[in-house]
Amino acid sequence: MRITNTLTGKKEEFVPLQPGVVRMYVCGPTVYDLIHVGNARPAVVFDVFRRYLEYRGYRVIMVQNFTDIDDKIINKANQLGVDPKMVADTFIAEYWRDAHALGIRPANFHPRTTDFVDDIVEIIEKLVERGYAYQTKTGVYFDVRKFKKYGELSKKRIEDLIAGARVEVDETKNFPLDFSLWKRAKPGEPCWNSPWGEGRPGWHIECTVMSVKILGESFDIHAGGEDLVFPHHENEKAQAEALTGKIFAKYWMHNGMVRFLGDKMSKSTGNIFTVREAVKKYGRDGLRYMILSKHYRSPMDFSEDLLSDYSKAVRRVWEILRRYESNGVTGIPKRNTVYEEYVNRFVEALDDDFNTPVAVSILFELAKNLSKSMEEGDQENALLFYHLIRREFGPVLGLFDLNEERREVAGESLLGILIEVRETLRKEKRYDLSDWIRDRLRENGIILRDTPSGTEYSVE
Ligand SMILES: Nc1ncnc2c1ncn2[C@@H]1O[C@H](COP(=O)(O)OP(=O)(O)OP(=O)(O)O)[C@@H](O)[C@H]1O
Ligand SMILES: [Zn+2]
Repeated sequence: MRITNTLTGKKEEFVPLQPGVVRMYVCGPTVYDLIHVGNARPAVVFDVFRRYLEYRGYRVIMVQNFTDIDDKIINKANQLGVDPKMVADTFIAEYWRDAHALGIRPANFHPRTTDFVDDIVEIIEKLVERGYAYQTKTGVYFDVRKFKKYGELSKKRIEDLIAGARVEVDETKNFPLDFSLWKRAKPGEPCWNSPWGEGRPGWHIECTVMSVKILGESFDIHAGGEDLVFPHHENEKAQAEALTGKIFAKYWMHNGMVRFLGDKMSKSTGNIFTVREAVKKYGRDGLRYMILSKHYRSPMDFSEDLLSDYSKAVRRVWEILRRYESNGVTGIPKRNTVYEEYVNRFVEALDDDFNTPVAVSILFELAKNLSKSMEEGDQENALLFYHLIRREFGPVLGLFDLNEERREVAGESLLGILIEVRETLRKEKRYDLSDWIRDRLRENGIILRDTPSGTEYSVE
């Protein structure tokens, strides 16, 4: 399997540090707003990448953090007049709602920065002791000129970086590119104790600490959006390698940006289309199909029209699958040469720098073949194509996955049971309880309507 490693700029053979096991860290969201289609891209891409590694037989240990303390969270809390923790807790809960709706499997670990402050302080102390960091009135800074490989990941020379990049402004720093490890708190800001006074961690150190603590000093893959290469990942790498003297992450994978109305889709500029709206209007599979149809490293232009087209294409596949399910044969097909050929093509595509556009096109080709086999009454092939879509490749891509649907159906049948219980209660005139069920469901976005022919429901 080959993946493009941002560190070397080349497509490289993927060889994990420990045979059979892949340790992987993905930078997660700063939680002060709902996630948007841009944030959905790394979430979907690296979730599918992990599923594919598992399909290829690896055990994957995946970490995705939540940045739950940051200037943007503090600003939002001030705007709303609430505690920053309340903002973070709220948007972590909202993240789960959207991630679930989008069919993203949870990682093995979802650490939050504020749970790691003691570890962060301990590691900053070590960096200070070793001469890689220094203290000023405003906090503690990393001395980038001490770390000889600075710029290795983003392939930039220090001189060019100073000229071109957004750098943290602070007149107490020794050098413009030095970045903060610990920020002294201003009055009223949330803070923790440290040897350098009350304050909070800088953004970059949190990922270094959480990844090293959970995955070890060296691990296989560090991933995130391409907007993070500089400064975030360059800085994470500098801190970690200064600390341990070892290679931090062996492979760096970066997804291209989702653009909307010509610019990067981004919470801080407000140029966003939320995952919630996208899934509600166009369905989970439509959005997943749109994301997976582009190679993960290419930029992607988002528009509602485009998403609507992807959603329609997905619906056509569902129609074919439903047609098969209403009278097709169930069971497991023979693993014949056609089966093997499809598996080879699927694996070949994804082994080649995770080429999901080709993998997804195989799924659509299979749907077309399924439709044709049904028309021709070729049951053996129909079963084979159906099986490949729903049981073999669908679960890897998180599209048309039979098991996922079973879970959704379970939710639906539970709702049916609740409606029956409520009807019984109403017949017995126990309106307090029947109304309570209706109100609780409404709070969760499920609206019941009592009609002469029974109770119907709709989901908001
Ligand atoms: N437009 C985008 N396209 C693709 N990936 C993105 C996009 N915006 C953010 N990401 C990725 O989403 C993840 C979460 O990032 P983050 O919460 O910083 O998003 P953001 O919307 O850019 O927020 P902010 O505007 O506050 O920086 C990161 O891996 C980041 O690289
Ligand atoms: Zn990070």
